[in-house]
Amino acid sequence: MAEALARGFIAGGKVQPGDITASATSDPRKEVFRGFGANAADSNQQVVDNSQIVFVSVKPPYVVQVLKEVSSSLTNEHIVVSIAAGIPLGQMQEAAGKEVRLIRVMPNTPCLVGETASAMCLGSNVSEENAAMVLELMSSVGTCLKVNEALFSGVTGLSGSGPAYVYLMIEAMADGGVRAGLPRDTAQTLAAQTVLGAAKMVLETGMQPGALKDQVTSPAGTTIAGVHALETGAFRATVMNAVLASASRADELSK
Ligand SMILES: NC(=O)C1=CN([C@@H]2O[C@H](COP(=O)(O)OP(=O)(O)OC[C@H]3O[C@@H](n4cnc5c(N)ncnc54)[C@H](OP(=O)(O)O)[C@@H]3O)[C@@H](O)[C@H]2O)C=CC1
Ligand SMILES: O=C(O)[C@@H]1CCC=N1
Repeated sequence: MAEALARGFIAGGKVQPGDITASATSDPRKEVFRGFGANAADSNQQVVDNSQIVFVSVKPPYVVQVLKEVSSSLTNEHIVVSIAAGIPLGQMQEAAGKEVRLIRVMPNTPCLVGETASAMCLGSNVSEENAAMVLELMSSVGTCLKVNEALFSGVTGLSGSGPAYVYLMIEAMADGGVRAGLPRDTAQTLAAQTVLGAAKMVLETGMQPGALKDQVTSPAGTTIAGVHALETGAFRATVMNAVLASASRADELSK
């Protein structure tokens, strides 16, 4: 995720590769960052020393440990942005052991192509200027909405994990196309472009998805036959359950 963000920020024109310093536990991972012109640090300490905005992008169980490790080097000039699922601002503040400017962001991997759906919430020490800076950065790689922290597990279940659900959908649609005789590459292109086009229709027309669905669905036509097959498999309930299962898992991670 850190790599996707860094590459996205560079492609979005907000930062130069050399502005970024990254750490990791393994040399191959550091090499990935060096590969696109970012700096690789020997320690997390060095990341903090080199940066104004520090993205904590480790797995949730390591967030507290990493914050404790760098706490003594964090100053009032730093903005610490955690992208970890499930770890609340309060837990991070406690780990830092002092007042730190903390922001939680839940991005998703399409930031790599400038199309992230992300959300952010602010810690109590964050100024409007700090928030604007991070919002500008996140907006350079897609959409970023400010939400209350209480909604963060829901955001994680929906847009944080959501690309995986959509990839399953694209894969399944393409498989259906292949089953119907289309070549794999044709099926995959048509499936992905259909998802992209439908998403743009929702965002750009502002219409309800149900109304847009009705536009495609002729009486006794082909689409309603497909929609009926999806509903026979409890499609919408299954997708809703996926969002809720991921949100519950995010809640569990905070304990
Ligand atoms: N993947 C996703 O789609 C999303 C992930 N997130 C959040 O992003 C965070 C990272 O997830 P993800 O990128 O998938 O996980 P990865 O395991 O791919 O990345 C975690 C990175 O942290 C590094 N790391 C581990 N321990 C330390 C440490 N002590 N100090 C410095 N670096 C360390 C690892 O280095 P090395 O590889 O060398 O071991 C690795 O590069 C998680 O908290 C997750 O909840 C949020 C939204 C979406
Ligand atoms: O699967 C995960 O835990 C991370 C958080 C959101 C997306 N990926």
